[in-house]
Amino acid sequence: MEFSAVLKPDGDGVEVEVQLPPGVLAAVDVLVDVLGDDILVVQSPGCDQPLQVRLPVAVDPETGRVRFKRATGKLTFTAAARATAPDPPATDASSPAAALSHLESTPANIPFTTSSPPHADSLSGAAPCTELAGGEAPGATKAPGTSSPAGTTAFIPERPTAAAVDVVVYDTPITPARASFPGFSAPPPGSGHERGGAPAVVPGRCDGGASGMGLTREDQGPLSREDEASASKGTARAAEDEQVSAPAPAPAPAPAPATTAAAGAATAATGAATAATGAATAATGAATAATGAAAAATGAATAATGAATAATGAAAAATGAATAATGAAAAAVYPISNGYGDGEDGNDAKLYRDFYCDSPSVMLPSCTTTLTAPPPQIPPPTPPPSPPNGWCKSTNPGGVNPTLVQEPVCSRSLGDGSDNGGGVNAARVAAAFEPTGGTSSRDAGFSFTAPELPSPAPLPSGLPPIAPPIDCRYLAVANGLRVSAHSYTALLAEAMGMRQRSSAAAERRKTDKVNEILQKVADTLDAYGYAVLDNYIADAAIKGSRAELRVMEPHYSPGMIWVGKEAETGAQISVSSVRGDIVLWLDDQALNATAFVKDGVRRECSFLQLQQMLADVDELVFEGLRPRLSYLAGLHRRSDAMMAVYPGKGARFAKHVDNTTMDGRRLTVLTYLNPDWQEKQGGALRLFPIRKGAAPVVDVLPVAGRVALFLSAEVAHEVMPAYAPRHAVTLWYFDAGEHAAALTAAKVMPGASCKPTAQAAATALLRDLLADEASSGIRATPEGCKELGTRVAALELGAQQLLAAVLGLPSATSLTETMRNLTPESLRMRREELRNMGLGTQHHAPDTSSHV
Ligand SMILES: O=C(O)CCC(=O)C(=O)O
Ligand SMILES: [Fe+2]
Repeated sequence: MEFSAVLKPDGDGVEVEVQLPPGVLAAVDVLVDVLGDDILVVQSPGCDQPLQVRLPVAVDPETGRVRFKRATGKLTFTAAARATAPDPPATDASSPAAALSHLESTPANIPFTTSSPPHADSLSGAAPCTELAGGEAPGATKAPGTSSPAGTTAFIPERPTAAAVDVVVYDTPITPARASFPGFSAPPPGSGHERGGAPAVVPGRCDGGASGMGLTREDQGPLSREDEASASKGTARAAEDEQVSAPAPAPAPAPAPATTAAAGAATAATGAATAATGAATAATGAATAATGAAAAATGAATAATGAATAATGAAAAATGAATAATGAAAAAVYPISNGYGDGEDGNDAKLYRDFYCDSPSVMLPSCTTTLTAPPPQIPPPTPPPSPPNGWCKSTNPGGVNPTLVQEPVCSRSLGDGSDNGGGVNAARVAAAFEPTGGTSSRDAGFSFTAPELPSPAPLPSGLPPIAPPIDCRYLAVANGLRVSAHSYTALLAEAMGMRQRSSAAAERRKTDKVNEILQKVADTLDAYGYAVLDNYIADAAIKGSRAELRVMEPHYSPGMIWVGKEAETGAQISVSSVRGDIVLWLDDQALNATAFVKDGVRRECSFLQLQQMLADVDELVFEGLRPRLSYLAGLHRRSDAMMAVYPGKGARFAKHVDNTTMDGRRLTVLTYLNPDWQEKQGGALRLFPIRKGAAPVVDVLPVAGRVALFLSAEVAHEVMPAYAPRHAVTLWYFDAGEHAAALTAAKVMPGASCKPTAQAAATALLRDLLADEASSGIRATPEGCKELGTRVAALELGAQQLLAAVLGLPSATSLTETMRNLTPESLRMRREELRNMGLGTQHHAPDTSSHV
């Protein structure tokens, strides 16, 4: 086996290509795991060549990615090389060296070939980075012992690196294809999973097979011709997959290879049987993940013992291990995670194909994107002066409008008025479960009056006008590792001696790097009022979440504009010209639901991937940012998660500020779920930062894995018209003090309830008020004003109270008074103000500005 290694510039990694022996590549699938920092396991489940590749200690899992080029039979992976000295050779049992020797001493001499790795020195040197496109440039230095296939790109290292490459590739015996990893199956709905637990698993494929992935063709993005060809191959293999992914009863003991000593085989079989028992136990006790886990762990451990006892038959040990893995899999275990924050379920086929196969998009996006400021086409609106009658106050000095305390307004139209954190409360969710109930849809995302902004700090000098996006792939990997560390497979691997803990130094480096990135995010948010994080969510998690959400599509309902004075009170209206998305609110109860019912139709659901993603975002905010920014020190909880889909066709969300009334929301966090998003599809989040010295308009495309953060009370923003379905998750994080004050204010309001009829009447009037005059709107003429006055006077009291609250008037009486005295000019002015606030009909040409 041969390989070559080249160091990439910018410390971006070492690229290693491993030349596999001919003939071993047939029907190979690749799964990858970075175990600790040290061992990269490349598995080919059910196929020919499971490999374990040991990485040097200093390798950063950030770039521990693997490509598998079927066509050429090359395995390429990239691992970061460090400029620092490597850890001293580890001598303890947990070191990679120990792991290596363990593997080397595996009985029966698993055949392996170790090519002479390029020595660290061979990759070091002070030569500047030089890209050698298509071969070697004059003066290129090439590491001795490496071979760079023609046409590849080679680099000369810029600086010394002691870690460099230290690769050993093991060739394990070819394991019968399906015997190794049968029985991957989806966990029974509602079986309960710890975080990082085990969703459905179907081994990822390099051949485009997406069967059993829960992804529609549409989700997989456009196929190249090559893709198409391989996709059809994938279809051909779907039948096999069916078998493979059928729920496994107790898996059959592994067939003992002829070469295996009987004792070893028997012991391995015992291990397998025990694993099977574990699996059965797990299956039976699937309702409690803990039981399953325990059983699986027992099975794994016993299998490990079995494997160890099978000292005379490596193949038997391998079989035992595989069978143990099967046992674990039957307990809803994914076999090997890819270390990219996910890779744990069967929805990853395309991810694997994209990232690890011979695809142009094979390299993870390396955050070369830059934020660009489109021409400032839309100047920040200048609030018009308040008219004498005070209708629709545009400023709100006290934050919470004092009138709210004096005057009853509608409580939420659904729910019980209790603290729901700005999201869905239990009653709403319960409604969503009822046959006739729709999913709750309430937007805490829009408020009617202009904010009284604190004067923001100017941008510190020396910073660019646009906050550079921060590549958070490392964090995604760290998240993934954390998850995989809890996986049954990891337990199994540990039991098998294949998983080693990172050295203390490696752990320290990991922590340092995580801290460094988090600090960068905090500094950026602090300086600009917003931050853009790239690759924070792994693609697999994105795709998995999308797949989980697909079943919920019938439960989405039009996004509402929350026009009350408080996030907790007020009215909602749906005006698609203002807000064209459909939304689904998910609280914890919903996220743990096993099925939703609507119109008598029951839909099974599971949100494991989504939960994981939300947990990762929570961790970013609560653990990464809160301790670093005094402004966020009081964050105590977040809203329920709002899934939003802009269906395309120009759907948008007009410019607005999320928290204009001190409702408690301090940080808005958006996670985008749109693989392969193109600039021409529009849908950018347009930010209007207000820091002096900062670009006044910034567009952020909603690309998959990207997380945008901004201060809820400071940064006006809009969603530009989207011309393809655009998926996002919005979370709002609340400041404890501000939130409590807002809730108290809302709760002390007398008679804070409102009949649906009143809400409907108020909404209808608002709609007419906002509608284009030329159509059904109320005309700004004396007659129009008179009509408006009459209509308002005729409204039921509740509707008047609601409108008064929405429009910033102290009472129903003052509303009717104001309306009676309305002049065409003041009507025009108010309407204009409403439009400036983002309400009303607006026509947008497709966006032509530049994007991230
Ligand atoms: O999806 C986005 O990018 C922004 C959505 C938004 O502004 C909101 O829901 O309040
Ligand atoms: Fe918003």
